[in-house]
Amino acid sequence: MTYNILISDPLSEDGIYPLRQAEGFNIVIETNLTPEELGERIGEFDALLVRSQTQVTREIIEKGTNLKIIGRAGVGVDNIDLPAATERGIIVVNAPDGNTNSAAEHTVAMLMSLARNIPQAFHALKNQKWDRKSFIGVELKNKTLGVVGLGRIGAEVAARAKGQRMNVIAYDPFLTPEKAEKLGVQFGTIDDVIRAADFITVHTPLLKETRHLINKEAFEKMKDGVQIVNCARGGIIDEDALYNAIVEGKVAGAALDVFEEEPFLDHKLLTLPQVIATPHLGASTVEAQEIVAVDVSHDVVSFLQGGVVKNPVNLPSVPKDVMAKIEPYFNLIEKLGAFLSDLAEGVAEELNIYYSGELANMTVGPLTRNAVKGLLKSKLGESVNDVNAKFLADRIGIVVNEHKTTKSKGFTSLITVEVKTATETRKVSGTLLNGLGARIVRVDDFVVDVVPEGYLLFIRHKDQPGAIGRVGTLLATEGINIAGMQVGRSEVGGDAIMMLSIDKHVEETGVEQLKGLADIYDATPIDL
Ligand SMILES: NC(=O)C1=CN([C@@H]2O[C@H](COP(=O)(O)OP(=O)(O)OC[C@H]3O[C@@H](n4cnc5c(N)ncnc54)[C@H](O)[C@@H]3O)[C@@H](O)[C@H]2O)C=CC1
Ligand SMILES: O=C(O)C(=O)COP(=O)(O)O
Repeated sequence: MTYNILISDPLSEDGIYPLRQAEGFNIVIETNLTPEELGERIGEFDALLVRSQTQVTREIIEKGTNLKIIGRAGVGVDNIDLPAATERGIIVVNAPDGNTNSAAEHTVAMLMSLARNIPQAFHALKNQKWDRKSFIGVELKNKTLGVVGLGRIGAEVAARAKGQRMNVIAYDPFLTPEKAEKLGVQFGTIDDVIRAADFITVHTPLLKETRHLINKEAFEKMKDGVQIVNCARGGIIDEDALYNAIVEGKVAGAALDVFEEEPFLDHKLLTLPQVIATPHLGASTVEAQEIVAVDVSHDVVSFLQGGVVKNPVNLPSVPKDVMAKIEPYFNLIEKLGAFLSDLAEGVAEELNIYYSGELANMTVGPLTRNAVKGLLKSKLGESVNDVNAKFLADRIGIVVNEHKTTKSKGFTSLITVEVKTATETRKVSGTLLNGLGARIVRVDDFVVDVVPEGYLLFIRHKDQPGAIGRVGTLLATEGINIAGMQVGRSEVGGDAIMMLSIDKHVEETGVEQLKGLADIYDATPIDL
C-alpha cells in the first residue's frame, strides 16, 4: 500500500523525517499551487500537510476524494474548513505545542519594538537620517499589559511581561480567579482588561466568537495612547476600526504579525507610521518549524498506519493511558452496532449505550463513536468513520445516549447497545472474556455466547421439538454449513431463539423459506 502525501506549504525538511522514514509514503512537495491547481491535484492524495497559507476550503476538501487526514503544522486551523472535513470523515490534526515559545518570543519582540520605535528608527537610519527626537519611546516597567486569551501563548507572554516588571491583567473565558492568582496575573472581564491596559495583546484563536472582538466600541473604552499587539490572527482585531483609532489619536501604535487577508504587498495600516509589522513570522523559527513538522508527520504516519493520533482537532483527544484501556473494546462495540443494524427493523431513531463495570469509570466517547459507526456502516458503507459517525447520526436524526453503571452482572465490563426504531426496541450485549476475546453474551433478553464475527443467523421461534431440526435441514439444502449454534428459551414451550454461526450469507430466498417453517417466527442474517 502506498500513501500519497501532499505538502503544500513550506515545512521543515528535518521535521518531516517521520514521513520520509515510513515505508510506503510517497511525498510530494508543491508549495506554490494556486487554489485551482490544488483543486485539480488534491484527488490524488491521502494526506495534505499545510501551514497557514494553504486555504483548505470546502471545495478543496470535496475534491479530495481520497483524503483521509489533513495535518496542520502549527496551531491555528482557521484556514481549514473543519465542518467540511468532519462531514467527509477526514481527520484534522495540528501541532499545538511546538510553536508556543516562538510565538510568545515574537510577541515580546513586537511589544518592545513598538514601545521603543525600533523598526521606525532603523528605517530612518537606513535612509540616512540620524533622528533621535522622533523616536522617543515609553518604558514597559510598571505599565499594564492586557492579555486577551490566556492559553499556551498568552500565558507565556504574561510570564515574560512580568519579567519586564509589567502588571498583567488577563481575560479568558476559561480563566478563574484562582488560576489567575497561580499565574501571578490579575483576573478581569474583557471590559476590565481593555479599560485598564496600556498595552493590549490578543492570543485567542480566530473563531466566530472572536472575530472583531477588538472593534470600534472596544477601542472607545481603551485608555488614550494605548498600544496594540496582534501576533495571533488577523480578524480578531477589526482592521478598519484600528486604522481609525490610530488616525484619531486614541491608539498610539500597533504591532501586527497577522492580517485579515494574507499575504498582501500593500496594506492601509502600513501607511501609518505608528504601525510596525512582520509577515506572519510568529512561528517562523528553526526550532518551532522542526517540532511542528515532526509532530504532525508522526500523527499522519500513525493515522494512516491504523494507529491513534496525538493531536486531533475534529475529534476529542483522549489521554494515552485511557486509550490503552478502551481500545480493546473498539472492535466489539462496532460489531454490536452492526449487529443491531441487521437485527432491528426500520430506521434507527435512538441509540442507547449502557457501559457497565470498569468501563463506567472511563472516557467512553470513542467507544460510542464506534457503536454509531457500526450501526451506520452497514447502510452507508465505508464512508462512515470515527470522525463523521456522530455528525451523520445527527443528520439522520438518531439520538445517541450514553449510560453508565458500575454494576456489571459478573463481567469486568459489559456493553449493551440498544436501538429504538419506530416499530421496535432491540438490544445486544457484549464483553471481552479474559483469554478468549470478544463475545456477544445477550441478545434481547436471551443469554448467548457467540464470537461477534463472520456470518450469523438469528432465529426467533417457538420452543417445540423439531424446530431446530427443520432449520438445520433447510440450511443443508441451501448448502450452508453450521459452524456453531446456541439456543435459549424463556420457558419450556415458550419463546425461544437460535443463534447460528454459519459459513456463508443466507440469501433473501433462504430467509423467506426459513420464516415459512413451522414454529419459526423470524429469521435474520447478521453479517459481521
Ligand atoms: N503568529 C503566529 O505565527 C502564530 C499565531 N498563533 C495563533 O495564536 C492562537 C493561540 O494559540 P495558543 O495559545 O497555542 O492556543 P490556546 O488554545 O492554548 O489558547 C487560546 C486561548 O484563547 C482563549 N479564548 C477562546 N475564546 C476566547 C474569547 N472569546 N476571549 C478570550 N479568550 C478566548 C481560550 O480559552 C484559550 O485559553 C492560535 O489559535 C493561532 O491562531 C499561534 C502560533 C503562531
Ligand atoms: O501556528 C499558527 O497558528 C501560526 O499562525 C503559524 O503559522 P505558520 O505555520 O507560520 O503559517
